[in-house]
Amino acid sequence: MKINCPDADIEYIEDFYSADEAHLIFNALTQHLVWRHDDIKMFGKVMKIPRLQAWYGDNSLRYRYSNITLTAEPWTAALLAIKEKVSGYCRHDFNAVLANLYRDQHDSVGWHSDDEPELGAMPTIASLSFGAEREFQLKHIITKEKMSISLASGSLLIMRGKTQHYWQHCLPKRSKLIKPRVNLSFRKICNES
Ligand SMILES: O=C(O)CCC(=O)C(=O)O
Ligand SMILES: [Fe+2]
Repeated sequence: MKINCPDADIEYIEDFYSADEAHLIFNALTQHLVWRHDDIKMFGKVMKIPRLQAWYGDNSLRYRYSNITLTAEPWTAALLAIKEKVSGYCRHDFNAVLANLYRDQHDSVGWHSDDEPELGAMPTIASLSFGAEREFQLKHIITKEKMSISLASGSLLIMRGKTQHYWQHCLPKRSKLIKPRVNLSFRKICNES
């Protein structure tokens, strides 16, 4: 379904994968991806990113994110199969995926837009969720309007068009216990750097 959100093009498919499929994929991804725990520099201080990450894609694509550069690991069979299903639905080609593992309620991602130059002007970002349900928040950068979507296991969230121009998003920390969640966001990197 389309999310009714001004200056944005957001679609949410709750049951892109069945609960059983999502459970199997969650186990495969947590066990087999090459998870890394990088540092970021924030306000002059070096800190651990509050989640684990992995970066996969076509021939060693590099991706700059905050002050770190990730070099893509070669596609696994599981990720390629997911990419094909997502590409087919979105009618869009992706050449890389950023994986996030939120170990519990303390892990998060802060407010940002997926607006790195290598994503191009109007990127299509296809974001899948596996494992625990987490709240995804959106904030309009001019009007400050807020939206939130609870991302179910097996769901697909697609952000297109001008969404990244006008909206930031985040996945906040929570106080109550939350089990692990894996997020895959498929992207198309335009200019190799
Ligand atoms: O985990 C999510 O749903 C969001 C992740 C995200 O926004 C990102 O990696 O850019
Ligand atoms: Fe993002």
